[in-house]
Amino acid sequence: MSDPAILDRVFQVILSRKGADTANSHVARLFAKGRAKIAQKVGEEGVEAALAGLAGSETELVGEAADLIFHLFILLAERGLTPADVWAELEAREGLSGVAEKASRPKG
Ligand SMILES: N=c1c2ncn([C@@H]3O[C@H](COP(=O)(O)OP(=O)(O)OP(=O)(O)O)[C@@H](O)[C@H]3O)c2ncn1[C@@H]1O[C@H](COP(=O)(O)O)[C@@H](O)[C@H]1O
Repeated sequence: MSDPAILDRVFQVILSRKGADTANSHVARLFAKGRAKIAQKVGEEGVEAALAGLAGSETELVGEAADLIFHLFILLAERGLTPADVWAELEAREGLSGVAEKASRPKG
């Protein structure tokens, strides 16, 4: 089984790339291009992951899922957030059925 601590390590590398030399760093280049470009990348990777899930191989889906998580982490970092903020949100939702949550939404 792979080590989930890779998520923390990748995020720490992402943080270290803020303001770093863009010559050899994909992450530093994205930070330099700004939020709109990073958000665009997350959208593209999301679509690619969806398409891989629909019709790609298992290997393609795993690769696209990694691309999506990686670029989503860069977007969180750009906004001053961390994966821990997302984990806390998931914990807050733990045990709450998605069906029950949807039914509890105000009717609009
Ligand atoms: N996990 C990744 C990772 N996943 C994907 N990618 C890169 O993301 C890029 C996505 O390619 P695309 O063609 O979609 O995007 P693009 O080349 O920027 O082209 P445009 O969308 O701008 O047109 C590729 O260059 C991939 O290599 C990653 N680059 C880095 N990491 C991790 O981040 C660390 C730091 O990377 P650097 O900042 O590059 O040192 C690395 O050590 C890795 O651990």
